[in-house]
Amino acid sequence: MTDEQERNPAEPLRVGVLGARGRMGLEVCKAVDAAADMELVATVDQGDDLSAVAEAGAEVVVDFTTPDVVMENLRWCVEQGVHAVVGTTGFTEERLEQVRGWLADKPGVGMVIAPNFGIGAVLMMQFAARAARHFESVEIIEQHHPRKLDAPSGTATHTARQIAQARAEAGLGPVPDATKDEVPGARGAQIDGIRVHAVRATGLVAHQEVLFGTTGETLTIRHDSYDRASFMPGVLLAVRAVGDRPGLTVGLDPLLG
Ligand SMILES: NC(=O)C1=CN([C@@H]2O[C@H](COP(=O)(O)OP(=O)(O)OC[C@H]3O[C@@H](n4cnc5c(N)ncnc54)[C@H](O)[C@@H]3O)[C@@H](O)[C@H]2O)C=CC1
Ligand SMILES: O=C(O)C1=N[C@H](C(=O)O)C[C@H](O)C1
Repeated sequence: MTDEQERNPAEPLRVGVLGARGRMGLEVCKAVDAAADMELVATVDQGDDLSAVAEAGAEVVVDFTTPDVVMENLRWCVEQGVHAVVGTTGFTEERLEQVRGWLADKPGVGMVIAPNFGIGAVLMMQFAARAARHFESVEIIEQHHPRKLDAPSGTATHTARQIAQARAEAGLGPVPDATKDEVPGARGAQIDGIRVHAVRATGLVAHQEVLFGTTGETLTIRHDSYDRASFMPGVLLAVRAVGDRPGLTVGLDPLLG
């Protein structure tokens, strides 16, 4: 179905999944299958032809692939007039601008790109941004399963940017730190001046702590995803909403109300 065609709200939403044989893709296929108002019409993984999505008449595509291939997938979706819900990481401001450019040529097509679809994770990021102006020190520790391809996580990157923005708006200077980094990496990476540490261990799924400090006290804000099912309410929310949100939506925040 193209964006010019009216959809019948009584019909289930036709959904295609990219990265369908991956850890998240498998979970999304299960969740879409179980949703009474959706129909899983196409599943695509590496080596499969994207045209299966168009042939199946998918209205919304969900992409959980890899940072290397996601831009190609999204350009194709926009060209085809298919809405997209994207969990894949690797979205720099440059990439987001590129996507906005494609969408500008296709009014009516919507895309939701979210670094984390876990409702608790979204709240953790909001709480961290809110706390940021009140604390001199802050560091982010993200923890994931060892098969994760990227570091730091998209969630940690997004959190760091939000904290940096809140600190700048509050007129806070750099986070104090007199330590000499004698072994490179010992103090983690820096994103917009915020230290981020990435831990990888078997048994973990997706976890993040934001540690704030000021005189005589610390505050730790922590979120844990113990199961990939935790991302599914957010993914389904975005699938239902994306058709009514032309253009690019970054993050799940505006959909949560
Ligand atoms: N936003 C969120 O809430 C979450 C985001 N993620 C992100 O989602 C992405 C996927 O994560 P996982 O499922 O754990 O990885 P995964 O490695 O298990 O799955 C990726 C899948 O994409 C497939 N793939 C590769 N190239 C493809 C192509 N051109 N077309 C279609 N499929 C292709 C792979 O064969 C694989 O099956 C990562 O970037 C991860 O960080 C993961 C969990 C939650
Ligand atoms: O790869 C993962 O697993 C996850 N990726 C996302 C990220 O990089 O933030 C979301 C969540 O942390 C799980």
